[in-house]
This record gives sequence, C-alpha cells and structure tokens, in this order.
Amino acid sequence: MIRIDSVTKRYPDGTVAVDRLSLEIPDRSITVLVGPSGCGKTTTLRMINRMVEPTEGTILLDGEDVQRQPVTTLRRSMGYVIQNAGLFQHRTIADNIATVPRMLGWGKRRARERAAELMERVGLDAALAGRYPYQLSGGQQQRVGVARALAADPPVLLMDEPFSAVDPVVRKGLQDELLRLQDELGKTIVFVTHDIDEAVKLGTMVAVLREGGRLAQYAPPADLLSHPADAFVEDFLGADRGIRRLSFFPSDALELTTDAVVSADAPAERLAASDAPYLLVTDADGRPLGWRERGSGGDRLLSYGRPFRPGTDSLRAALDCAVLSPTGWAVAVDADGRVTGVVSQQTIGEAIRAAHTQAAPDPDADAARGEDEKVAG
Ligand SMILES: Nc1ncnc2c1ncn2[C@@H]1O[C@H](COP(=O)(O)OP(=O)(O)OP(=O)(O)O)[C@@H](O)[C@H]1O
Repeated sequence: MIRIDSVTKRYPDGTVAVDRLSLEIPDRSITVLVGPSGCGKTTTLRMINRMVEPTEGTILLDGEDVQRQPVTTLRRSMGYVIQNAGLFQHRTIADNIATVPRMLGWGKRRARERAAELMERVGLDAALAGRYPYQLSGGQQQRVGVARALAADPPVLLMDEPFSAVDPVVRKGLQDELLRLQDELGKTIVFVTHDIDEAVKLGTMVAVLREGGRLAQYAPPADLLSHPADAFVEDFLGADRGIRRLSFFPSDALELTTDAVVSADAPAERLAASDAPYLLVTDADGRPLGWRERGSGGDRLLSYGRPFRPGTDSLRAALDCAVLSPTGWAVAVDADGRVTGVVSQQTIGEAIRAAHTQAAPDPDADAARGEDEKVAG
C-alpha cells in the first residue's frame, strides 16, 4: 500500500537524514521503523504524510505518488499519533477526539457519538469525556491520542514513538491494546520506536535503520532475531536473542503429562504410589495449589510459580515457567486456570530443538533474502 522508493532527505544544512531508503510497507499490518537516535525514523514517517518533503525519490500510496496529492486529502487518509499524545490542552477529551470529524463538517452530535464510540474502543472510561488532558494520566492521554487519530477512520496510521513517555507497565498495556485494536481494525500502521523489544512485539515487518538514514535490515521479527544481517543489527538486537525468538513458537505441541498431578483430596495411597520426585497438588476444581516433594512429611507445598497456557502462550513463556519453578517442571492450565498437565525442562528443551529444526530456512530462501536485502539497502 505504501511504497518508499529510493528516498533521500537532505536538510538545508546538509544533514542527510535518510539515504536512498526503499521499503514496501504491507497493507493492513504494522511496520515498525526502529534504530538508534538520529537515524532518520521520524523524518521517514513525516515524508509519508508530507510534513517533510523528500529531496529525492518517491513515496507511493496505493500506487499514487503522494507528491501529486493535495496535502489536506493525503493527511485525512492518515491518522498521526505522537509521543505525549500532543493533545489540545484547552479542549475536553471528547472534543480532542472529535477534532478531525468536526473539521470534516460532521454535526456536533454525530462527532460526539463517534468520540464516545472511540473512547470505548481504546479502553477509556466514558466518564473521562468531559475532562481536560491535564486531568488524565500519561497512559490515558496516549489512548486519547490513538482515538483522535482513528476518529475519521483513516486507512493509514502513522505513530511516532507513541508509547515512549509512559512507564513500562502502562507501556505494555498500550502495546497489547494496539495489537487488539489492530486485530479489529486492520489499519496500515507505520510505527516508529527506538526500542527493539517494542519493534519485535508489534511489527509484522521491522525495518532497522542505522545512522545516516540507511536501511540495515528489513524482515519479519522472527527472521531478524534468527538472522541478523550484520554486526550492527546483531548488536542492536542485544542479548538473549535466542530466548526472545522463542516468543514466536507456540507451546501447544508440548507433550504434557498428568501422571504427577493429584487432587488434594485424593487418597493418601495415590500420593504414596507415584514414583515421581514431585507431585503437583490441585484443589477439588483442578486448580494448582503447589508441589509436594516425595517423602516430605506434613502439608508443606512448594510454589508452583506461574503457569502457562498452551495455545495462548509461547515456548518462551513455557520455558520461563519451568525455569522459575522450584521443581524444574512447568504447569499448564486452561482458560479457567485448571491444570491440564505438567512438563519438564527437558521436554521443553526437546521442543525448542525441534522448533529450531523446523524453522531452519532452506539455503535457497536465504540466498533470495540476501538479494532482497541488497536491493532494499
Ligand atoms: N529540520 C531539520 N534540520 C536539520 N537536520 C534535521 C532536521 N530534522 C532532523 N534533522 C537531523 O536529521 C537526522 C535524523 O533525524 P530524525 O529526527 O529523523 O531521527 P530519529 O531517528 O527519529 O531520531 P530520534 O530517535 O532521536 O527521534 C538527525 O541527525 C537530525 O539531527
């Protein structure tokens, strides 16, 4: 939908912010531009809606050169969200959200209804509608920023470090919310961040830029983690690359066992009969209570840690549960929190090896990717 074709931006003082950048931004997905400070992310984003004009190259939207489109029409098709939300401080939350619909000539009532609908969509309490931005938390303001950008239902959303100014917990909530919203709305989102974890979590495609505004790599996040194009990308991805990549593998193929799971009200012989070193004890509803060490007297139970949900959680989550568990076994539960089985670190290790083998790319595909990268770079 958006095609950036050999675009360069040289500012009047001679700074080359973006250097011959080419990217195909797929329709209805999140494409993340990531890289160190000053590598040209914001400049690239602003060239898409023509807040900055390229020095060379073209940007096509649905096959049409954005330079040939009137700026107002272009910007109406693109919501824009920035860090700290950039809200109008003297307008209420509802009026902030209704800004673009009102500009487009919508009646007051319709605009207000739209604002209410969007507040619900982005998880804001309707009671906040009459407040002013300073009366909201940073995270709430950021949600208003997203709602405002979505108000006229533009097909494209440009987001420039939208979640950078909030604390990590709020940030995670906003990221989850964006993914949920995107599932519902299917916008074409271009998202700028300097945080590689955010990029890997949100992006369908991730473009890593390096200083001087050059493209270092453009790939889906799992490929980025498994095959960084060079030392710069590898360094930028940081530590724990292997572990982080496990987030892209599902945990539902893990072989669970119920041999070591017993109900607290099971007869004592059942506990004694098992030769497992640890037994997971559940309550009458099948929810986990803790681990009992074989041969240990009394009712003392070891913590079962945090369980994982096969089908929803990744192999990374399952491994984390096993690593955190005092027994080395992870506990699997269903949506109601009832135990469906347990799995050892060793079994998880085998599943990881199998996942890596399945995911190993064939050499031809690798060679093709190398060519693409050369073209893109
Ligand atoms: N109006 C301008 N005039 C001159 N140079 C500029 C201008 N705007 C940006 N630059 C320079 O262009 C380069 C790229 O800036 P840009 O803001 O696009 O980077 P960025 O990757 O978004 O950075 P950050 O992560 O710090 O926001 C930087 O060296 C910056 O100093």
